[in-house]
Amino acid sequence: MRAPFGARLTTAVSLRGPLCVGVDPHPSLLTDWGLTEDADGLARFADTCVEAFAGEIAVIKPQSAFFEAYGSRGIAVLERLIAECRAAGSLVLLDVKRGDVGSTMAAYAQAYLAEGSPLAADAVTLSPYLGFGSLDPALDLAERTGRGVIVLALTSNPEGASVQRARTGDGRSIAQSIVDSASERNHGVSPIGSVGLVVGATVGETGLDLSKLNGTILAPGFGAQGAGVGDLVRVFGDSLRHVLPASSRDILRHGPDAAALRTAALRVRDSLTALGHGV
Ligand SMILES: O=C(O)c1cc(=O)[nH]c(=O)n1[C@@H]1O[C@H](COP(=O)(O)O)[C@@H](O)[C@H]1O
Repeated sequence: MRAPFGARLTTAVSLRGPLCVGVDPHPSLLTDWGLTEDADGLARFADTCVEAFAGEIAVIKPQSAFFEAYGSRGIAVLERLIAECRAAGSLVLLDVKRGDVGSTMAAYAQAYLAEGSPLAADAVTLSPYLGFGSLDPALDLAERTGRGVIVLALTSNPEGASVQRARTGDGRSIAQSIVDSASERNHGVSPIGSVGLVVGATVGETGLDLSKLNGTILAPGFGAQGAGVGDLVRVFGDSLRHVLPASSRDILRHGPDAAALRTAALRVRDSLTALGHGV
């Protein structure tokens, strides 16, 4: 039985630093890397990412849509990427942003979090906007298999605010209600719980009380979407030590040379380590 995701993440960040590298094979990146825009190009892109990041970077986050776009051959590339990154010692956070009615959510949970499933990762991204409770089948299965979930709270895109900062009947923002539900799940777990949240590095003043979360805060928007180290400090303040910044294009643009990609990722990682934080 593997250790819980929260414990494994804490170890990974202490060994390899607080960075999540996104593997987002945009068609334009395949072209920039001199690859064909098909499943063969995708496979070569994935192999280069494994060579560059696997075992070096704490968390690797493949974005599923860019693989799904190539159908079954793309999914096969994703399966192999997940397996190879995990075998090399990196944690894999599969970015699928799933959220569905509870009975269907159970099927998604089986696909991404069950022991032996071909697409099982160490953690997945989930959307709670069908109600946080609809995610229970995934949270329960993740707990049973030592895996994790990262739930969207305040996303990095400007459109998210109209829903996520809206107020619930009791006056809290919807995002705060997500934070509070995640905090309940993580309560009392050491070193941290296995339910993380997404709070974009681009969101400015969060208006959130994250002090009871006891879980990781994935911060995409760092890099290509404009947020830098200064934004992390401003946005997260005292919660910074729980923040795991995520960057995709700003690192991937250094390809196709695997050594150049690794150097770029480690440079970003070191700038984050210098902030003195880590889950
Ligand atoms: O869940 C995510 O990963 C995510 C949440 C969010 O609020 N914003 C966000 O950009 N992401 C993902 O993070 C990655 C950001 O990519 P870059 O902008 O290239 O660094 C993409 O795969 C997005 O889908």
